[in-house]
Amino acid sequence: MPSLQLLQLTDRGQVLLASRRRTLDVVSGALIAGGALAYARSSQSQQRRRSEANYGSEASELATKGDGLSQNGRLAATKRKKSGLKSLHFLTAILLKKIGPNGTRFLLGLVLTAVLRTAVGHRLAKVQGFLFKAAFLRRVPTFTRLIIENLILCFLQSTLYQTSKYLTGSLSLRFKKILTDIVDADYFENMVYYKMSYVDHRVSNPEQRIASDIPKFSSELSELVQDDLAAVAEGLIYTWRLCSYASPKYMVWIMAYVLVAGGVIRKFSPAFVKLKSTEQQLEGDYRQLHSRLRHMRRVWHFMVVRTEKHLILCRVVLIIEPFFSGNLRPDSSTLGRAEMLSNLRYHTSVIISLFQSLGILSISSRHLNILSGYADRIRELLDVSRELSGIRDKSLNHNSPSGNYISEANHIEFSDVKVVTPAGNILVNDLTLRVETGSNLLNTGPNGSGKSSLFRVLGGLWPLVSGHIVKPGVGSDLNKEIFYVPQRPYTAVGTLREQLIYPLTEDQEIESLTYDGMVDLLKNVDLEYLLERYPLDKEVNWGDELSLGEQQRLGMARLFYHKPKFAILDECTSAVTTDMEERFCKKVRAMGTSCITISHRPALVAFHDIVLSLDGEGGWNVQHRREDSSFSTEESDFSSLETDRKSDALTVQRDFMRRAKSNASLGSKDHSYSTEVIATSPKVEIEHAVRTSRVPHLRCHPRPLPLRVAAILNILVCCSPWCLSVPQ
Ligand SMILES: Nc1ncnc2c1ncn2[C@@H]1O[C@H](COP(=O)(O)OP(=O)(O)OP(=O)(O)O)[C@@H](O)[C@H]1O
Repeated sequence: MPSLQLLQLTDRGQVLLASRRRTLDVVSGALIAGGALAYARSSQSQQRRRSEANYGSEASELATKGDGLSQNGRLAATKRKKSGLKSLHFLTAILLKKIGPNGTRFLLGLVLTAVLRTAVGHRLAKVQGFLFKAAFLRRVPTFTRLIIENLILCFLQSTLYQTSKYLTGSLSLRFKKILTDIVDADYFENMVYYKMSYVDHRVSNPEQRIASDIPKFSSELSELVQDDLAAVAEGLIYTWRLCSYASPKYMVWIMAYVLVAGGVIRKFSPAFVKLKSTEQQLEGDYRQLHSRLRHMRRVWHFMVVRTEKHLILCRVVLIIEPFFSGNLRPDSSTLGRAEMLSNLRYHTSVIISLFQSLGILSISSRHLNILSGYADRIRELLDVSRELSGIRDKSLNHNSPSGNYISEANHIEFSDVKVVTPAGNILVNDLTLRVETGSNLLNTGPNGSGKSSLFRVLGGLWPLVSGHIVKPGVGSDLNKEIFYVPQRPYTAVGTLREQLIYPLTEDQEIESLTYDGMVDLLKNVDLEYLLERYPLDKEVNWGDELSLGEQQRLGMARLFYHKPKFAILDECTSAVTTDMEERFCKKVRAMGTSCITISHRPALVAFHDIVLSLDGEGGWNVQHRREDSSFSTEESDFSSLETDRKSDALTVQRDFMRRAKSNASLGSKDHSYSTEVIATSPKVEIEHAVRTSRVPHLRCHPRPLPLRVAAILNILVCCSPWCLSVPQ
């Protein structure tokens, strides 16, 4: 009986190999054909399961709609799969293009480690066969040498394994960086992140796709590359080895086994692609439902494992077959038996490695499908981001057939502008309004009437569906000319200095903010004590450590740093003291910034010369203050009272005007804001007076004793808690 391990070295082995070359060609052809057949079968069965799963939940609907619909479902599933593969192709093309020298090195490193691992694995199989033979023949020196070689090979194998893991991880990181950079470039451009989540609802959970889908796609792809490279290398070398000593019939059996076992496993496997995409969806939406899905997967996994256990028996039969069929039958000599033992060990390693590599290759299609699911979600995100980041450019097109566009000027002007929510509700109809530099606009109206939304359109967050807007700073950074101060300003984790220059970052600053500059900015809003409390380089989560009022003051301080032409103050002083509010308004005016204030406080009318009132149903009213402090009015259908909302809006507007008129009649054009606030405060002293009037006062002149006792009793009764709690 020949020694399999030395087959290629002996004359007989070489003759045997030459005679089997044709067989090798045939078997390679069979392998390729078998692989293609397995892939086609897997595609078909995946497709069938997908369409079944899609329609399983709608079984009752299906029953009524009949076969036509199920055919449509299959078509849709096929389309989805095709689009998934197209997306995968699209992303891999991008990755290959941008992989760079480092990525190429990682890829080449993976190829090299795959070849070396196979070579070392093969040598190890040989050595272990020889070990058995040496032990059987009791050749101690040979055995010792082989044990040492075995140890070295094991060490090499584990080093190569770790190296390939490291290279796979590095490649995955490279893929992740490339994809994240591409997605971020569009996602953070032109406020796409806002538009995608709040305006355009085509992409669900965009941030989950960036933070979770991209890393998973990158690691799955790099692992697939590594596994397949190793499987191809092992598959080739072990097929070649097997062909050198086994009959073609034997190879056909092995291929048949791989196909049948693969088919059985696939049949009992769940639809991983669908489960994966559902898992991603649920991860973003409902954690509770996701845990139920995991439970389902465990059940399926158990079934698959049980099936595989039965198939192992077939594997054992296949391994020992050549020893029964004649090629590897032992002769009765001691050497013959030792050869047999050695051959059995080696042959087992060859078969197991071959099975493993063929198995990995046969389930590659499943991995590809899972990858396609991720790729589809990432590509959708990329496409929508790209489209949305171009919206502003489109709206800047002066020749737009719809006639709505935004153009550059030194003032802000709305001409026939419609404000429409992403859900399609009209909030403001054909608004026409001009705010010159230096004048101040107060925007008021009931809750949800569209006060903030008007400025979402101005800022380009919501699309301009009709009309024309003129504003400063078109095409440049929005914050430079028109600065938005919200009710709850965003406070990034960082230093105090970073909070003051936000949204600029240190590398974007044109003029660096000095310590003295910081002191001045903070003094404007009475926050200079923060400089003592926090060292300059301390990174703080300001949102957690400051009160809402302090956060609002910090937001106001930013305004003095940026010095914009227009400041949109969206209820930004709601949590600060009235004194602070007054000083802030005065300082902003003194700085030469025009305020566009969104507020419910009628007292603020004193600081503005235009009042825009919205009713939330499309109606609007603009009042301009004249020289004599009276107001002239322009309006749409604001006063045609039909609904409670309009009446609510009119009440707010009348209140504003009443206070404006009373100020004018007092002749206090430049009156104190505090006086205004006190004038608008509820008259608590009246109630107090009513209550105290019930308590009789002691008179100064002495009265007769019985009368004094009666008076004291009266006081005691009236001051008792019971008496005080009786409603007036
Ligand atoms: N992303 C969105 N998708 C759909 N509708 C929205 C969206 N954002 C806001 N809306 C709706 O637009 C309407 C106007 O909202 P807006 O924030 O402009 O109100 P507001 O007048 O500023 O209210 P408040 O005084 O309460 O601040 C509301 O009814 C709101 O539900």
